[in-house]
Amino acid sequence: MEKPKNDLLLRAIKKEPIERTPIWLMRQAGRYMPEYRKLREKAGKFKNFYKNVELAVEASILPYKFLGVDATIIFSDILTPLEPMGFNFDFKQGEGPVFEKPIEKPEDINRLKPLDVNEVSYVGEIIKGVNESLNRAIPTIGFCGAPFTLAAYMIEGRTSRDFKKAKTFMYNYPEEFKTLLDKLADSLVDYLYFQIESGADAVQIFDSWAGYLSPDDYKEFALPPIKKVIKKLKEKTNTPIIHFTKGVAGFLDYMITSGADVYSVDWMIDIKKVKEKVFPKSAVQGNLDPIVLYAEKEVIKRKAIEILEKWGKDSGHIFNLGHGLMPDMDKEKVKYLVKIVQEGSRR
Ligand SMILES: Cc1c2[nH]c(c1CCC(=O)O)Cc1[nH]c(c(CCC(=O)O)c1C)Cc1[nH]c(c(CCC(=O)O)c1C)Cc1[nH]c(c(C)c1CCC(=O)O)C2
Repeated sequence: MEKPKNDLLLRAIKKEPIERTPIWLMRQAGRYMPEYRKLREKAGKFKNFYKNVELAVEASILPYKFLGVDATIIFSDILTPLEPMGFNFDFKQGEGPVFEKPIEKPEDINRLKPLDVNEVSYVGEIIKGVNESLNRAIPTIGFCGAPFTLAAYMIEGRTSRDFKKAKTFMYNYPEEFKTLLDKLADSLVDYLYFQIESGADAVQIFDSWAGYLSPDDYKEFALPPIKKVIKKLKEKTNTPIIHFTKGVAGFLDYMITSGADVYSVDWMIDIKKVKEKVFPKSAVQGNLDPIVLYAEKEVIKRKAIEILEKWGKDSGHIFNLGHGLMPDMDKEKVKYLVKIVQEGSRR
């Protein structure tokens, strides 16, 4: 496949020279944009939205059109592959995902089927559609949830403040929990590879809830299945892999053994420290506190420049938030951040 015209993101990952720091934002295809909300209304339910290739392609490319970001993340969700794997869910207004039949006891793990990628063919179509409609202007990022984060949803049944049920299950049935993680890992290899074959230039693994684990538990449970996914993908392709963990400060030393090309970190750790540990072997993505975007423009500018200065002029940094944009953020401020980073990082 033809390489993207703006390939700053891919060069940053390879630590090759860059004219400026690339930027994209987690949850950039979302409700803070009125244009997104219009598409969402057209689609009705969120599920009908991400399964509608035409609308999902539109949603994916909105951030490029309105913010001028340096990469597109496809519009989908980390839970998408779980439905054909036997775990159905719905997105409830104001609540997020709710599973029909969460895992309650170890036998329930047997209900998990391996993913048949033909059942998520729409995800591949979305990637192809994005590449076509942007005429390869910028790289396209595919993604999946990490095994621990997905398992946490499947047991908890919904988003949680403390993941009490999921972690209790993990403590009571550690071996069965590991089996679940391992099964998920095998299907995620197929899922990410399918996205890469469909035209994704990079893939990101979201471990949004691993930060609820102690360092020992992270090392024992969350890390091995991610290592497996990365190792197996690396046997098939050299497409870059970005590994995001929310709440990584306590176990950064473990996370950075996953084998990813890029480590994406939240704001609760100094990017300078992360750089010292991983660069130049790996690249780093992050790490602005998303809440900064609610502050005045001068603050946004200062905080963004601080991160750029901490990293310095080396390649290898992808600017992003430490977690996703929120629905009530001001689109103009988001756009301002993109501009500040693109202008303020010129080499
Ligand atoms: C944990 C998680 C989920 N989904 C995702 C994660 C990992 C990242 C993170 O930690 O935030 C990942 C995700 N979800 C979505 C994307 C699309 C691409 C992007 O713009 O980043 C991505 C990469 C769209 C979405 N996924 C969801 C929306 C909102 C749907 C809507 O009402 O329009 C979007 C745009 C729904 C969703 N999906 C999920 C939740 C908890 C919710 C409801 C909470 C919320 O409303 O924000 C699970």
